[in-house]
Amino acid sequence: MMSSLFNPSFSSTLPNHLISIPNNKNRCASIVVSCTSSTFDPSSSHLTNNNHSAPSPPPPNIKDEARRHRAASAHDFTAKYVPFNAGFDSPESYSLDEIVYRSRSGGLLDVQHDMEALKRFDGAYWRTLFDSRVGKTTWPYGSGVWSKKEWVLPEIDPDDIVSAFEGNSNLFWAERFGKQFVGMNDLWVKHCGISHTGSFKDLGMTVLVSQVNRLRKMNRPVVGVGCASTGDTSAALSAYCAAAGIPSIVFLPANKISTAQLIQPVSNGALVLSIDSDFDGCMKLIREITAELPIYLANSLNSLRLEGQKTAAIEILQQFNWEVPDWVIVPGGNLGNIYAFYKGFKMCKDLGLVEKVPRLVCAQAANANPLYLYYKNGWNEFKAVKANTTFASAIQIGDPVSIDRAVHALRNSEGIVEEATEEELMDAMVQADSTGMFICPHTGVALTALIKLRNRGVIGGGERVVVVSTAHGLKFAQSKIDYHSGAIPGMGRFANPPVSVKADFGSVMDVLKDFLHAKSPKNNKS
Ligand SMILES: Cc1ncc(COP(=O)(O)O)c(C=O)c1O
Ligand SMILES: N[C@@H](CCOP(=O)(O)O)C(=O)O
Repeated sequence: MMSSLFNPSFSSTLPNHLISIPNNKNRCASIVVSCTSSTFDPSSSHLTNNNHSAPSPPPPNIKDEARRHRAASAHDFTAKYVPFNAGFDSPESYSLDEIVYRSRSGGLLDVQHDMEALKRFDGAYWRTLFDSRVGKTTWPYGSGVWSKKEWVLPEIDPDDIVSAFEGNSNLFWAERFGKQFVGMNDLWVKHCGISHTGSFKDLGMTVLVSQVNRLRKMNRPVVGVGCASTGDTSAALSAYCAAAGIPSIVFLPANKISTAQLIQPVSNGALVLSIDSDFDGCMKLIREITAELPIYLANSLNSLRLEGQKTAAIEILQQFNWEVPDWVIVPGGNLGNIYAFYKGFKMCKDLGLVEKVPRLVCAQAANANPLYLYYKNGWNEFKAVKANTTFASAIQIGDPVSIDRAVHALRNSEGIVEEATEEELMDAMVQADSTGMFICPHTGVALTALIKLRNRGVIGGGERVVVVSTAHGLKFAQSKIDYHSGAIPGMGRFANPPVSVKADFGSVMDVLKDFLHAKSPKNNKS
């Protein structure tokens, strides 16, 4: 495989620039000259040249390999921005190479794909194509997002993609939690947080930062990329920007995000502004700033993000061998993700990969529940709320930018909105952890919704349910420490604090005897 790049017959079939080594123009030039004029020594797979001091060229990397195959994957799929919910004949549209976040009327935008072009291939074709790319290192398809490139950013050059091979996350069969706590045997947790920066935001950020990379190469005025964040968007933004050498700026509500989240953009070299406000205040500021300065907006107001996030829905279908689950439960804050899931499922239905869309549930913390209140009120009048402190700190959002997207997703999927109190969400998280998971409080919110819907008989015991886990539990370790150590007033029903024991045999034996007695089958029914 390696020597093929230097094979003279291969090089004669490609323009010289296609065998360049990225980021090293000098070396690239010498290779091109050498390939056509020097002696090629196939046995050693490197060039024998006249300059003995020149280092031998590095072997081709996965991007070089991707360039070789580019002609074969050429297609004419396209996508553009249109006003959200505009329909296919909208007179208002924008190229994805334009820097635009809102429609002329100030509404949300959506990325609209050329569905007629995609429909030239049937559902079986797409299923087979997507399945063929899983688990490989082929650039860029080794990523769970870019394995669906034709449905994400069809026109981007693979060379411009900034990817950590995100996605392809574990769909975990929650056997014990299902059986013990909700009487179910077909319960699954989609671990989107077991990911490069520890949350589902990687799925959207690879798309957004790749497009910024392309814009900068086109000399568009993008000096940096910025976001407001409750901790996960900022982590993903700063990591992907750092990988591409693009400056990032993050606006964080002071003292409202976890230490593990804060240290991520700090480590990745972002400009971190700790602002004396809440998320909604930071969001307002970043929108004003990005309207004034050549800083590209990375929050999910920017519909590019949702193109990456929707691939988690497609992945779930793929992981079930293209069978549609009955329910998918997603914790919601700024409300981009619930729409991204809907869009992923809907595209699969419209393009013939599956026959229906699952019912969606959006779960909110009761302390930050504007969507829940809107739903309860029959979608009559939306009112932003002042979000109160919650252990699910990443969804402490009172004025979600994607409210219209969320309502569309829920109305078109027979959706439901639920809420979780602080005690409910923490208990659910701790119970899930006790069955071998290590989830974040936001996933606790989603599990609470499941528990409530099971108790009310809305979700049946035999139904297939997927709970979306949005961040890694390690980012929220302090909330678990507080719970288990009894530091949270009124909470701790399921606490399992460490036992302090004297360093002598008898004391240790006493503790172990009590433990073994409590765990013996006749004393322990669980
Ligand atoms: C861990 C986590 N879960 C859930 C959410 C909610 O996602 P969304 O804002 O798209 O509703 C966020 C961010 O808002 C998050 O960081
Ligand atoms: N939880 C988010 C809040 C911002 O959401 P976004 O999807 O609009 O970027 C975060 O981690 O910042």
